[in-house]
This record gives sequence, structure tokens and C-alpha cells, in this order.
Amino acid sequence: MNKTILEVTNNIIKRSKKNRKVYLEMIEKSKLEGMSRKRMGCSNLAHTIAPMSDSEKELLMDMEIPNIGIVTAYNDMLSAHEPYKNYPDIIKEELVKNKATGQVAGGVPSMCDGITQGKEGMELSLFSRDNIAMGTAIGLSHNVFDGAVYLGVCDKIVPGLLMGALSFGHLPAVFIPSGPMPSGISNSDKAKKREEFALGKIDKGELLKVEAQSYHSCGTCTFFGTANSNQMLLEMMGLQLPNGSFVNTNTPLRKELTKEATRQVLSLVRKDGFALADIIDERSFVNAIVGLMATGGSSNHTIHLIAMAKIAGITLNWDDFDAISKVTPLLCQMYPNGSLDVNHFRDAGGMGVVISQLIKAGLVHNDVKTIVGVGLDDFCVEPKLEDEKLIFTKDCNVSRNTEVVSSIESPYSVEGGLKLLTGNIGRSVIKTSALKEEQLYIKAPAMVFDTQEGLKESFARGELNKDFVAVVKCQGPKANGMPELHGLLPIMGLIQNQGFKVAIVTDGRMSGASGKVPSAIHLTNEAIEGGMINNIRNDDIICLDVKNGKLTLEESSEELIKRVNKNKIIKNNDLTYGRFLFNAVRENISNAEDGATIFKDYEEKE
Ligand SMILES: O=C(O)C(=O)C[C@H](O)[C@H](O)COP(=O)(O)O
Repeated sequence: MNKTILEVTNNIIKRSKKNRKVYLEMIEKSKLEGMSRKRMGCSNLAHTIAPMSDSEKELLMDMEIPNIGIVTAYNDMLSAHEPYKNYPDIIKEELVKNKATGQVAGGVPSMCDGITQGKEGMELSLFSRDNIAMGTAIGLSHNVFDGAVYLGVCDKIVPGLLMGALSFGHLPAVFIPSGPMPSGISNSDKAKKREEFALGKIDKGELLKVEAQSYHSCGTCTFFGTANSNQMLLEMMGLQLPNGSFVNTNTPLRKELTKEATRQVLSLVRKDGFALADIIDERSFVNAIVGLMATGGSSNHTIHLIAMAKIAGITLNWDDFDAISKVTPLLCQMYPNGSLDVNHFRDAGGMGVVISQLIKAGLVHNDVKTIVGVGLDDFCVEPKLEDEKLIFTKDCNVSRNTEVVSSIESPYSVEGGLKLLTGNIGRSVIKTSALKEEQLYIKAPAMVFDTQEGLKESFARGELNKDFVAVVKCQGPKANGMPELHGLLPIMGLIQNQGFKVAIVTDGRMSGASGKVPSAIHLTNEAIEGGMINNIRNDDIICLDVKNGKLTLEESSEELIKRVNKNKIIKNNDLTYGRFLFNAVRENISNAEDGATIFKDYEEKE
């Protein structure tokens, strides 16, 4: 086992001791109380079964029959979630076939960041994660379930579902994906057309046609953004069926996997198998971070993993991510890190190859519990249909296409996909997996903007044809919910392609689809908390030195002290489109390195 990985794991265990104890005691208490249905009054039980068919009623009146809760993030405006429409029926039918029952415990909201990108709605996006966690707990709080399945794919949804599920960690839990859409126009061609649009070379009608060839049907978007990074993480944590995440939506294999996932949760319930809290521990989070680094996954997970771990009483920080990244080679090249997508990744062997390579290098804990047993070896397989029967073929260890997934011996980079930056502006994170060597160092004057629109307007005025560092401030969780600033990428990409050296520094986020322009993101403290980013002025020199993990404002300390609290703090006072309802969230949310969450630690940190 790699020494650094062990050391990071031990640090996390030590740091989390007090919180972890409180969490595990809470779970143990629920476990000891046993099946909640048995403790219910007749009226409570009658309410539970009232909407069921007669045959289901008969089954559920038998207290030994498991009842599985389904928490669904279905809606039909997210391409990744539309396929969930029929899942509850498929799951319930499979349960009844196996002498058990199922009920939709609750629906949770699911936002599409592709729809809200650059718009007001994006200011609710990050907040929706904690809301989903609470919604999940509310659904499960009816307390009539012996296990649960979770239906969600996209960015904030899986983290929120897992956070809610962890609060019911005494129950066995299985996550069920819906799978990606088939590949349409390539993601790189789409990016090129966007740049042509930004230059006025094509009109909106033409761009829309291209976009609609990229986002063309049901299923998860094909790039390796936050949604597909979620899928990867769930496999690394052993919560989803082995190597099944990227099987296309609405295919016979997908349907069989859904049925198998249903049988799996049932088997965990019946055999008194692992509950969620037995599976998830410090090692599973370390494995998840290793997976994130090895695949070059979404920067959003430097926030979400911290928030998810917090619910399990586990305290992570960006030093853990950075230390893991330094020893984890980059094994994947999916868009935005390469030109191919998750469909190509799956065809090359997908997660089976990644996990097997990581096991070989001693980079993951292989003694972890999962929904299918003990050890990640079980995940080095491939699901297939043979005579309409689901099988998992063994030995999915070597890539069938080294343009998209490689090996430990010849990685795309010796280090992982994300890095911590420190310096006199604060702590921030940068995604490095999509950057070229010459983009790893930039020293240039700052151009400061309080809004994304400010930068776009400056571009339209022709002011940005030069080397510069775009400082986009007042975009942190407390200011406006920390929107993804992905909409700046076509402009910044264009300037970069013209040969200028550019970078972004922000207290906001980027999308999982971002990465081609060096971006120091999640900067803490954020501007409205009085962070140093608020004191940067136009033409200050900023040095971004990725290799050495440094982000520095080249001004003397005396000058910086003089500036403290001199700049006015810009707060977004436009609270239309539902944003008013989230005032309390903005007031109580923690900083990015603490998970940007309203949930507090169980105990004070040691
Ligand atoms: O992965 C994330 O974090 C996302 O937010 C996904 C969004 O759908 C992208 O921002 C869309 O990006 P494009 O491919 O540029 O259209």
C-alpha cells in the first residue's frame, strides 16, 4: 500500500475521531432499535399500506417481509433523470417477484447546471445539495423501510442523496444510475462552435443546432463533468454495481442492471449484510479522492466530498486532496481533459481498468466493504448480457483504448488532476488535468470584475486582447451561492487560443466541463467575508505557479495591510427567482474548504 495514502488515511482517522464517534453511536442506536415497522402502531401501519395493491398489502402486513424505500430525483427536464420515470415500477416489480415490497419514500429536487449556467438559477444550485440531503431524510423519516435505493445522477444530486442516506446509515443502501446518452457531436467541436459564436462568425440559430446535436436525447451528458464524476465516485466507494455506471440509458443491459441493483439491496437486507454506515468509512473517502485524481474528475468534488464526509463524521481538507494528488497518476483523458467521452471510456474497459490499475499500484484500500462484498477487486469486471442474462465478466484489467484510459506504467501525467494553491490571497484549488505545460505558470496584471457579466462586457469592448489574470470576485457561497462560472470559458479560451497568457482567480466555482483555462477557484476566504481577493486592484501583478502550488499577489505586505477593508464589498441584492428564500442559507453556509454547507460538525474538531 502506498505510504502517502496510508498516512493521509491515518491523519483523517485521527482528525475525525470525535465526530466519527458521535456519528457511529447515532447509527448504532438506530440499528439496535431494529426494524422500525415492528415498532409502529396499527394506524401508522395502515397509513403506510393504504396506497398499495391488495397483494402488496398482504405482503407488507407480514413484518418479516422487507420494504425498500426509493428516493428519486426524477424530473423530465434533466436528460439524465428523465429515464428514472419508470424505475420505481421496475424496482417494485422486481421486489414483489422476490417476495418484498417497495415504496417511493420521496422525491428530491434536481437542478440542471447546463440549463442554469450563467443565469440566476445557478445561484440556487449549490444550495440544492443540502436541500436534497434534507429531502432524502424527510422521505426516509416515515421509518417503514428496511433498506433504500437512491436514484440520482447529476451534480448536486448524488452528493445530496448520499448525505441524506448517511443520516440513515443503519439501512443498507444501493445507488442506481440511469446511464449516459449516446455520443452526439463531439464536445471539442461544440467548444469550437461556441468560440465562433463569441467572435460573431455564426449566429444563434446555427449555434443552437450544434448544441442540440450535443445534448440530443435522454441520459447523462457525455463529458466527464460533475455528474459522471459522481458515478465514478460511487463505484470507488462501492455503492453502485461494478462497472455499470456508464452503460447507456434505456438499453436492455441498463434495465437488467437496475433489477440486479434491486436484488442486491434486498440481499443485503435479508442476509443482514452491510448497511451504508458499515461500508462508508475514512478509507472509502480516500478511495474516492484517489479515483477523482486518477480520472481527472470535477473540481466540484473538492467541495462535495468534504460535505458528504462531514455527515459520516469524517473531516477532510484540501491538504488531503493535494497529498493524494501528488502520488496518484492521471489515468484518464475524457473531455474536458481529452477529446473522447464517457462512452469511449466505457468501451475501453472504464472503471474496471481504472480500479484494477489503482489496486496494482497499491493506491486504494482494497479491504473495504462494498454493496457486493469485501474488496474493490469485485469492481474489476464488466457487465454484459448473455442470452438475455446479466453476467459480470472478469479480468477487465487492461485498457482497450489508451487514448482514453491508460495504465499505471504509462499515465498521462505522474500526478493527479487537481492541486491545492496557497499564498497571500488565500487557499484555492486548480484543475490541472486539462492544462498544457505552458499554462502551468503565468504572471500577469489583474483585471478585476465583480460579476461574470462585467468580464463579458469588457471583452465586448475589446479590452481583453492581452495577457491578464481575470479576478472574478464576490462569487463565493455566502455572496451568491457560489455559481459555476463556466460561461466565461468560451471568451477566455478564445483569448488563450490567440496566444495570450490568461488565467482566472475566483472565489466562485467552475463546472466539471471546465478546465482548459488555468483557474484558481474556490478561493477562501471569499470576498464578502473580507478575503484578500476583495483587495486586489486592476494591474496588480498576480503570479500563478501551478507546479509549486502557489498563487501570489505581488504586492508588499504593508500595502496589502493598508488595503484591508478599504474596497467596498459588493453583495448581490437582486433576490428574484426564488433567491430570497435562501437568505438563511447564505448567512449560515460554511466556506468551500468546509464543504460550503449549512451542516455543522457533530463535535468541535480536535
Ligand atoms: O459538470 C458540471 O459541473 C456541469 O455543470 C455540467 C454542465 O452541464 C456543464 O456546465 C455544461 O457544459 P458544456 O459542456 O460546456 O455545455
